[in-house]
Amino acid sequence: MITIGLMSGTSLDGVDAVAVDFEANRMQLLGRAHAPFVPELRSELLALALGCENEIERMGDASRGLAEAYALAVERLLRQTHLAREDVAALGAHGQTIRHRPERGFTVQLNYPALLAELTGIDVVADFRSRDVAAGGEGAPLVPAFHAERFRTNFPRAVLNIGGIANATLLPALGDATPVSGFDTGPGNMLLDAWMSEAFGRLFDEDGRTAAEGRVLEPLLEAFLDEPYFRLPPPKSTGRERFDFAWLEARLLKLDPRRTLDPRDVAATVTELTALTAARAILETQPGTAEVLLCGGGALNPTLRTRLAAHLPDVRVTDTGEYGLDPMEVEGAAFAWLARMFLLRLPGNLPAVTSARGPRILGCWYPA
Ligand SMILES: Nc1ncnc2c1ncn2[C@@H]1O[C@H](COP(=O)(O)OP(=O)(O)OP(=O)(O)O)[C@@H](O)[C@H]1O
Ligand SMILES: CC(=O)N[C@H]1[C@@H]2OC[C@@H](O2)[C@@H](O)[C@@H]1O[C@H](C)C(=O)O
Repeated sequence: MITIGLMSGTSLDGVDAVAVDFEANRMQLLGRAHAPFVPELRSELLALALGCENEIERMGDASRGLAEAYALAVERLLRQTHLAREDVAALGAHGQTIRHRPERGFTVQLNYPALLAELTGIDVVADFRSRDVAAGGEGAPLVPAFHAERFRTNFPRAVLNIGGIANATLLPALGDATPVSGFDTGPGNMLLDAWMSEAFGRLFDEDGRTAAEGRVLEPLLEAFLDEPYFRLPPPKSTGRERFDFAWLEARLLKLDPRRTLDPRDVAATVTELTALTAARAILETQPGTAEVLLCGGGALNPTLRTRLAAHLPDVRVTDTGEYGLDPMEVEGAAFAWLARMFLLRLPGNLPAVTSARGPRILGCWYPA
């Protein structure tokens, strides 16, 4: 069975489409395509995520733009892989998270799966998170079940996805009865991206160059670490509701009301925060972790990788590419896998991760 996963994450950089063949002995990656969001769509999605005027009309318009970007990514992928649409059993379309409030019993992924089915002529599976939340779960992270299927081995490993938010999956050695666990460790690239935009007018810190020129400001780091989320025990998940630019600005203003800090030092400190909180979370939850596999855009940031390795001294730090899955393909492949799980009517969540009342079939089907 071939399915395509479509993931547009909290970074709002665009959508990744990943085609996976599950008939082969191991799941085989057939290709990846990307469609960036045009700046107007990006800023609308950001406004909706933060809360804005006239939300219903704007959600309607943004959902159309989103389905068009998803369809463009699918068309690119079909062309590139020479797949016919009849070859694809379904698209697993995550949608765009614009609000995540599991503590209040809801999570909202903006999407327009009916339009996507119409534009592509392929069945769509969407709305993967709400059933888990309805069953009392966090609705996130959902990728740990896929990580376990693909990366669990005979020694304890962790997979660390560093997107806008960072999430870790702890994989005990095969045969160990300890359940797989996973949770959001806190900010991934989200605060760094926000700072790069504010201070340098750039979308992100390419190759970690800006942070590499700065030094970590200890008082600022301490102020960051005071955030209660880092002390919460799992299960836990978070998003832009907590770690937005306002979060960063509040702490910066308190420490540096006259804005005298070198912006490169702030970039270095924000990078350090991501590395330190993720490394601590892994070591505290699974102390014997022997290897950490990085994925997501943060895996492409050498400064962040160096800081992570410094905080994980006895752990081998590498990325999923070493095991055959490009770091930028992992989330898309996970949603291809989740679509397949839906088609097979198998549960996609791990209750030990999300704290849902039980395993649940995730998603909703829109035939072409
Ligand atoms: N060459 C690079 N150097 C440094 N950072 C990079 C590089 N390439 C990508 N990134 C970072 O990765 C981010 C995108 O990561 P990714 O696509 O994994 O996020 P996402 O899927 O949107 O987020 P999430 O996993 O939270 O849903 C960019 O916003 C940027 O911060
Ligand atoms: C609510 C939501 O969209 N959460 C995302 C986000 O991006 C990373 C982290 O926060 C993770 O919890 C989740 O995505 C991944 C794909 C997941 O569900 O596993």
